Amino acid sequence: MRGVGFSYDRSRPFIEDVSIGFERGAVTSIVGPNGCGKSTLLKVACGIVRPCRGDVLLDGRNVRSYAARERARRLALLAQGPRPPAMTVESLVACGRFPYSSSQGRLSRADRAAVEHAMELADVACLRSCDLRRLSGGQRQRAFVAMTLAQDADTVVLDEPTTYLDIGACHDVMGLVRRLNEECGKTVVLVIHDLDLALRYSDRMAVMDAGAVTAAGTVDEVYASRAIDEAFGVDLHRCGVGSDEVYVALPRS
Ligand SMILES: Nc1ncnc2c1ncn2[C@@H]1O[C@H](COP(=O)(O)OP(=O)(O)OP(=O)(O)O)[C@@H](O)[C@H]1O
Repeated sequence: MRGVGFSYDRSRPFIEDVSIGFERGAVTSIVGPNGCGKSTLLKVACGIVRPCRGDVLLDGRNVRSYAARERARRLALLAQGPRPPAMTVESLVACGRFPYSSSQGRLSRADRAAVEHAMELADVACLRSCDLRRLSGGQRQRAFVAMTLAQDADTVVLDEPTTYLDIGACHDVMGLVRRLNEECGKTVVLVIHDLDLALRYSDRMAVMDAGAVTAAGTVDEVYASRAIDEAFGVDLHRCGVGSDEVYVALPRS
């Protein structure tokens, strides 16, 4: 994104002059207070909405210049809190294969294998025949993650993928994000509220505040910049060493 501006209401820009690159092959978390524009930034970055100024490039080309199917083969977006449709988990996950499907919409053998693989990765194979509307919030969230994985795009964009999940399931999803990155070579960009999860599982971070990106870089660079403390009005502490490190945000004294 280069010099990007976006406005919901023409009279005042909401995002102003944002320039940020999401590094290929990295897991990047975007954090920031409620309403600061994280989901909006993702929508602009994925070409869902048109910026009023600046450029958004995907693989060197304007993200909105791709045909929908072509873009969906490069970029998979799991939006925030999608409403569950009346279908089974397996049918939902199969929707992830839409960018590859024939005009009759039939699934090929490769499509079926991708659906199966995605359900296993997200641990929803045992729920395949369940109606989405009857699942818990966490089970449903995992089903939507599986649909996004079935899309098999190089870049996966997740807007709050750990919403509704208990802490064990949060670690499972973030562990899955790391495996997708390390074993499948996916570039992952996600918005997340839990600072410890963000700092623990990401390579890079971006901090947003009031429609602007106030810091971006490696986890260590962003932690050292104190931009997270400023954005949330907290004192962020890193305790422990190595894999026992934990990040704790305390109220400012
Ligand atoms: N479709 C829309 N039309 C008008 N305003 C919108 C629309 N979507 C979002 N907004 C406004 O834009 C601002 C930023 O919203 P956004 O969802 O990007 O924030 P966020 O940082 O993702 O918030 P949260 O952490 O609460 O999910 C909010 O004030 C919101 O009300």
